[in-house]
Amino acid sequence: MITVENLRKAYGDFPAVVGSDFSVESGEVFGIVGPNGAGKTTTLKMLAGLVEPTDGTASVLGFDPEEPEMRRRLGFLPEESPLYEDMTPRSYLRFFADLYDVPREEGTKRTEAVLDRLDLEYRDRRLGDMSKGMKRKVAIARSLVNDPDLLIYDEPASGLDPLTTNVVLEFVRELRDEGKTVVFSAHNLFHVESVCDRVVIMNRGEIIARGTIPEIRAEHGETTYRVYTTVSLSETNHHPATEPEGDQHVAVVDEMADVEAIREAAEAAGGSVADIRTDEPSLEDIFLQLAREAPTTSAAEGGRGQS
Ligand SMILES: Nc1ncnc2c1ncn2[C@@H]1O[C@H](COP(=O)(O)OP(=O)(O)OP(=O)(O)O)[C@@H](O)[C@H]1O
Repeated sequence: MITVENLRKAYGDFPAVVGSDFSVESGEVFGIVGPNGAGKTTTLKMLAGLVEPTDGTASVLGFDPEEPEMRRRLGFLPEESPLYEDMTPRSYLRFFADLYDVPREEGTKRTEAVLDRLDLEYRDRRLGDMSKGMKRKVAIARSLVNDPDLLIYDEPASGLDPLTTNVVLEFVRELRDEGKTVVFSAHNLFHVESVCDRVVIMNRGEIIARGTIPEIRAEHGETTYRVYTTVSLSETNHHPATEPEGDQHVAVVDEMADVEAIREAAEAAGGSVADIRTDEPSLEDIFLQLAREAPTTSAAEGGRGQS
């Protein structure tokens, strides 16, 4: 569906995206995640044919992103989507359906169905008088008027209240379930973790991790064990000291061998292990760790990009 090879974008001397490689399969939800300035929007705009790469190639739906036919088959949701304030959701969506030559009846059926699914009331209210969440839903509906196979959404749920965020993320899942491919960016890792089949994590223009969430966890995240004992233990060469917690004691370790050492020590002290809990790192934990470890020789310092 999408293949990207060595994709680069420099704004003047500033390398915003530094040699990205990835592919997106048909029917998956693919997330591009990273902090502000990581290069997510620039990447998505290159895929949508709105920004010309400085180097490298992208193939989208089998086309070069510059080709008009690709755009006809794509639904793009920009990060900021100013709507015509004096229009209503219905008139606005009809206007876009007309632009795509969608027959009137089909266009109306399609947009009403999407607005139903997004729970959008007040379809004849002036857009200028609507909340941010309602406007976002209208913008999402607009991305679907041409019934595209591929949707590229830039921060679809950013800045929305939790309820609207859930509606939007649930909607993305439904799009995937009906066979569409969705690529979306987020800086809120929870959005990605709950919806995406695969992700790339970007930082300072570079991809610093990739894969399914479990793969990224297995490769970059360290599982830790919280071992609860009935007796207090002091530190040895084999395990750390326990800390009091409620009426028990707890030690946090990252190897099963340490868990075993604590069990033996607890039993030797006349106690036992009461519970062992596994702490899986969240994507957020992993991301912060990777960002700390990432070399700072690239986009941030203008190291490898080309104008
Ligand atoms: N038109 C432009 N001219 C110059 N620099 C730009 C331009 N667009 C983006 N940049 C810079 O390129 C870098 C990447 O920006 P981009 O918008 O792609 O990041 P992002 O990950 O989408 O961040 P955000 O979440 O803040 O939108 C940033 O440092 C940004 O300031």
